[in-house]
Amino acid sequence: MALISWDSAFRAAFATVVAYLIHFIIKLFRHRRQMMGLPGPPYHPILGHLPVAIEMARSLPPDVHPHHYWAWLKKRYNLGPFYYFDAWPMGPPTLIICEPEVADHVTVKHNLDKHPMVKQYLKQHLGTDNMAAANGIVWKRARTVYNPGFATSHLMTVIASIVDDVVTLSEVLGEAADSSEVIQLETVAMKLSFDVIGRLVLGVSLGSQRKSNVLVDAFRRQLHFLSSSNTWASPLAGVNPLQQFSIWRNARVIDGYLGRELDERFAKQDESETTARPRTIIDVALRTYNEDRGTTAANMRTMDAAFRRSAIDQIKTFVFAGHDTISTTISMLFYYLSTAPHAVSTLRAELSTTFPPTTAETAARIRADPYILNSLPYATACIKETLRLFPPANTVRIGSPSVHITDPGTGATYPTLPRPGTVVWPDAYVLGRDDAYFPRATEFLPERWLPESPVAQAPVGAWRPFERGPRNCIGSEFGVMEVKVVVALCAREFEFEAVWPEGVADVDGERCYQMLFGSAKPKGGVPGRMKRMGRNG
Ligand code: HEM
Repeated sequence: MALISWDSAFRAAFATVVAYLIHFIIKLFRHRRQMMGLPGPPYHPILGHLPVAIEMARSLPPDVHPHHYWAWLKKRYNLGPFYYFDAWPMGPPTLIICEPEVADHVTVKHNLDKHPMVKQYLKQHLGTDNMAAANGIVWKRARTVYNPGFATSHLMTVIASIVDDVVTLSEVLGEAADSSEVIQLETVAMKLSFDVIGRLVLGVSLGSQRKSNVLVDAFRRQLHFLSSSNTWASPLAGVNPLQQFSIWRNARVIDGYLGRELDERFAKQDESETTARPRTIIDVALRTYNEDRGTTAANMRTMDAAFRRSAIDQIKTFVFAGHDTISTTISMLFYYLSTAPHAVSTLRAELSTTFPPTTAETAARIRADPYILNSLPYATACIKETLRLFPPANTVRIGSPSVHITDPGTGATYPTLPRPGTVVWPDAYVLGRDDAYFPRATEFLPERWLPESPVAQAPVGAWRPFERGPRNCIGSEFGVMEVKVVVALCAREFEFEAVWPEGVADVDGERCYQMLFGSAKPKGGVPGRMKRMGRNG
């Protein structure tokens, strides 16, 4: 009896495996047939782009950000304005766009939805309602609620407190310069950007540049799990129980901290405050809550749980999106300046004609008139140039059956959703390094952004580090302003010198290549020494 049962069980298991294999083979042939003939690298009728993927993996360091994959493929196979890459079943098929008008077609004209992979990647860290991954009405509502928190007039009121944090940064850099120790500039900048985002979002000083802070520490631990975890690059990382436990524990600390801040602010508010101008992103959230629910005595006593959950998710999203990208930009800006002496002297000349000589006086000047930050064309050009060469973030959309793209050269039309789940990836990195749009593309040449540029100006949509269209970065203005304050207070006093460990890998000669770490982070954290400069050169 037992033998018959085992035999039946074996037959059933065998039949299941065979059925699964047949299903897989049918799916594979259908998949390859639909992807075949689309623009891209050489396509194998059965393996698709898997052989190309192997060649690519052998040519690049293992930890590179996908930006490097897309740039490598374009160069290796001399690809056109867009191309498809299909390594299924290792990952979803991807449509990479490297032409400004085609990129605008999918983000500005059609505003394709965020790919579900974004939510998959971020939900454990930022919650399911997070604005960066949400679509449809959830996204629209969140964007409408929080947009006023990022209006210029509001941001200018936050500048004075940002200046305090950047003064602390200049002291930290001064100590590093005096000790001549090798620092990871990105880590130093990250602490600053946490403190600054704390001011904008919570209205408090997190003080992480000088001492440890429970929120910042939990966020930083959490970031380690965003390196390649939960991505198609390491699908098994998502099921590691120890990792899952750590993520859960960090999320509890972060949610607890932000929840307490929210509750405290909620408890302190009275009716007069609800109509006052919101001062922080938390205030913006509470004002919306009060407007929606009405400020009756009962509503003022307890906060609706769903609202509280969603507000915490958005606040986490702002802290996450608002510290990481900026610390990368600050550290890479100092790095690029260290490679371009002409840019340093022009920048310092601009700062010296705009501001008084000392850091303290400059800080006072910005506090008194934050709008002076709008009178720094060369500093702005340096920031734009840094973001062109090193865009720290990107958008990942999903194709739609009703949206097609047209090759501007041939007029041929192609689908954005040749197969279910196709990723649509307008690539700011590939665009930013294309000589056709940015002559002398690998050079750090801030002059290209000035009216008297020595090279042809790029078409508007070629520069898209904040993406474009209705879902562009909500914090772009704030981000640029923060970096400008850093430049104004630190770029005359300090210069950076990169110091690399022996035998460090590079991509196209660049040792600060982009690696995936939540966003695109510079490999090695930009290691080097700070040096003090005389104020006049
Ligand atoms: C140099 C600094 C920054 C860069 C390069 C950057 C870049 C980006 C990019 C490329 C996107 C994706 C847009 C899309 O998917 O179409 C994005 C979205 C977003 N960013 Fe930023 N960002 C920066 C700073 C900030 C700051 C300071 C904040 C908040 C304080 C922020 C909050 C967000 C949010 C909430 C989204 C999602 C917007 C939406 O889906 O509607 N970012 N950012």
